This record gives sequence, C-alpha cells and structure tokens, in this order.
Amino acid sequence: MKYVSTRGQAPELSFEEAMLTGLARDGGLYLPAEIPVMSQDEIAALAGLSYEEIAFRVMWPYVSGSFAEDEFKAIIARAYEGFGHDARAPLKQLNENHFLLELFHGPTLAFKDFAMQLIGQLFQVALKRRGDRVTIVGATSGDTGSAAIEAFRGLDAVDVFILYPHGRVSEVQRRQMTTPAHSNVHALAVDGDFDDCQAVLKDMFNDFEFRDGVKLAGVNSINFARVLAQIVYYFSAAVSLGAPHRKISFTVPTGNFGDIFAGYLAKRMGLPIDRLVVATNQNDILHRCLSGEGYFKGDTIPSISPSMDIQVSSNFERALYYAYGEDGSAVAQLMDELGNGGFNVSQGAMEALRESFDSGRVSEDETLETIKHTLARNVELVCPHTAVGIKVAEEYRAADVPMITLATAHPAKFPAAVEKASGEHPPLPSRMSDLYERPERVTRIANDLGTLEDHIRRHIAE
Ligand SMILES: Cc1ncc(COP(=O)(O)O)c(C=O)c1O
Ligand SMILES: N[C@@H](CCOP(=O)(O)O)C(=O)O
Repeated sequence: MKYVSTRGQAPELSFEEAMLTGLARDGGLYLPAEIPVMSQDEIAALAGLSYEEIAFRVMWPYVSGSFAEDEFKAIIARAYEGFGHDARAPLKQLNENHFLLELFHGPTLAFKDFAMQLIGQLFQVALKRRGDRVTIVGATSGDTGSAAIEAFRGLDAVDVFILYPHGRVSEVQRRQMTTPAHSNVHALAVDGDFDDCQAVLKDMFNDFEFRDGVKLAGVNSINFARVLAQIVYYFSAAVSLGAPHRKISFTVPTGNFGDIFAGYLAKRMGLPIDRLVVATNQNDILHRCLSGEGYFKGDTIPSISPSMDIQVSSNFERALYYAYGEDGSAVAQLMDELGNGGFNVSQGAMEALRESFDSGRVSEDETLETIKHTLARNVELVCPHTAVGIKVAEEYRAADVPMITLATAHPAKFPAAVEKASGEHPPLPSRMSDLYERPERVTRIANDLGTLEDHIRRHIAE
C-alpha cells in the first residue's frame, strides 16, 4: 500500500515511512492511495472474534508491506494487553436503540489510547529495525498529550514534547502530562489555545531545517496510523449489533475530526454505516460548515468539554480531499484560503460530505443537563464530551437503525464539570489515586516558533 498527500505534491510513501514522517512535506496529510474494501462475508466473519483479531483483519491491508504478519499480531497484542476491560471497547445500552461505545478503558482513560498504544509499539519496532531515534512533538487539548506520554515514556529512541494550551485543560489531564518523571518526557504549557499549539506544530514540520535536524515525528492525527487504529472499533461495535446484515449509525463528539474520519473510512471499507453524526460543543466550525455556512475560523471559546475546543479541524482536510474527488491542488488552494480566515465549500463537495455526515451543536447548559439525565436514567456518569455526543445522537436517532455514540473519555478526567452537573464526584481508578500528590514538571513557554524550536533543540536527550 502506498500513501499519498492530500495536497498532491509530496512523495508517495510506504505505511512505515508515512507513520514516521507525520505531516507530508507539501503541508498535507497522508492517506492510503486506495481504500481497501472488505466483502460482506469478511465483515460477517468478524462476529465473535476478539478485539485484537478484528484489529488485525481490519488494519492488515494498510500495513502489510511494512510489517510481517506475526510481527503485527504481536504488536496488536502488546498494545491492548493493558486495557482495563476484556472487550477493550464494550457497548452499553442507553435506551431502546441507542448505545454507548466505551472507549475509555485504556491507560489514560480516553479513546486516544486505542491508537497511541498501538503507535508506541509500531514506532519501537520500526525504530529498532532502522537503528534510529526521533523527536516526537505533539499538540494537545488534553487527551492526545497524556496518551502519547504514556505510550512513549522511558523509551531510549524517542524524546516526546507535548504542547498544551496553558490553563485550558482539566486538572487531571494536566497532571497526567506533568507528573511522569521520565527524562524523555517534556510537557510544555503554551500561552494560547489548542489551535495555536497545532498551528505552531505544523510550522515546525514546514521548517525543513528544524524538522530534519531533530528528526521530527508526529503522533497527532496528522499521523495516518492514529486514524487507522480508530477504524477498528467502528467494525467491532457495528458487528456486535448485527452488521453487515443491518445498518448502524454513529455519533461522534468531534474536534479535530480524526475519530469521525476513521468512521468514514470504515464506511468506505464496506461497513454499512448509515449516518455519521458530528457532535460539536460551542466551538462549532464543523457544524456551521456542514450546515452550508462555509468553513470560517472563529475564536476558540473555552468550554466544559475542553478536548473539543478546536476551531481548525486538522482532519477535515482529509474529508475535503475525498469530497473534491481526490484533487490535491483543490485542497491546497482551500488550505491557502484557510490561512486568510476560511473558505466556502463548492456545491458538489457539500453534496459529497452530506452523503455521509450530519451534524449538531450542543450548548454548555445542554451538556450539563445531558450528564444529569444520563445518570438519572440509571445508565452511568458520562464525561462532558460524551454528553455532547449523546445529546446530538438523540436528535438523529431513527427507529429502525441502531445509533452508537462514542464515549470518548472517562468522567473522572473532568470531575469539576461532572460534579457540577450530577452532584456526584467521579473517582479516578485506584492505580491513579495518588495523581494529585505526584510532583509536577512543566515549562511555561511562549507561543513562538523560534522559542519552541530552540527549547526542543536544547532539551533533546538531555
Ligand atoms: C475526550 C475527547 N472527545 C472527543 C474528542 C474529539 O476527537 P477528534 O479530535 O478526533 O474529533 C477529543 C479530542 O480529540 C477528546 O479528547
Ligand atoms: N482533542 C485532542 C486534540 C488533538 O487531536 P489529534 O487527534 O490530532 O491528536 C486532544 O485531546 O489533544
């Protein structure tokens, strides 16, 4: 399998090269040159298999030229062995035909662990084989950073620098990033919002002297391997509810569009997904765009679902690539216009997007109400991001098609909002119960490319 850039001007790469490269050298994002398709029989045969077996069958066509079959199976086994639930991604029934897909049983209590634990293993194998080391720099609104640190802490072949917006992540998220004592982990509290962190990260990738000098690698959903790992749970969930013999819809709490884009790929691979519903908080650029108002940046407003406080949704570029008929130059032009504030989507591309995606926006009060009601219905405490998803899913739920809402994080990562809504304090799992006593280590830093690059150069393999 070869990988191509959404902007059409970067070299084609193998899976391993694309994984270690991160952002394409033309500023675009890598995608498989062709989306592999599974037959209805192959999908039906996933029923009853373990999560690991499903993961292998779904991902193998994407990685097969880069890893040996047994090697990849062993990588998958190591990635998910530390999860706190045998099913890895269990389904819980919310009401008659609405289900929650619990994606928070990994080590850092958010869906990011599904991809990051796998990438950690893939990087280790690939770097060992090459005798190489890399500098990972990641931007986070809270969950990607903690998952990346957990996956890469203590590894000799990797330094990991995580940029998070100062004061705009939950206390649990911050402590997950600032308390690991390993010398290869560097938490950087940047003055700005998540969009600033993501923009400066992309600037680092586009500064080739820096990029090549430090051997920059990325573990944001810039990296296609992140998206790939997230395709798996769409299959495992849909099959357990009767796919491919019936259609299933998904609602996805959305910020950077990586998770829902994985659902789009699952659909293109043959999974009978009816609707993919984008659920946003008050940072609603995607909802505005899918409602026909164009893709125009607004100011990022802090919310009680901080991981989705995003106005420039990196992976939307990948959806636009397909909506514009895989025309890299059209995508490159749109991204130039985004640099000046935004762009209108052509009628043909809007129709293509609407074939798969619906959307909804949820206010802060509605998020709190949904947390309260979900608990009152004896279901469970949900995190604010999941509540955003549940609220939108209820609008789109159809009588004849089961709806699955992705429960993207554990409520204990956002105790203040959850307690305000429900009156209940969500406890951290016992293995994390001393999180508040562990010493923190963090550098407060300006949102400035030169300052950040200088800091990273000075702190590599200290
Ligand atoms: C808990 C949680 N929910 C939802 C999202 C949104 O996911 P995505 O950025 O893939 O759209 C994030 C951030 O990625 C998150 O951390
Ligand atoms: N919500 C994310 C934002 C980064 O998204 P990514 O999927 O590109 O890593 C976070 O929690 O950091």
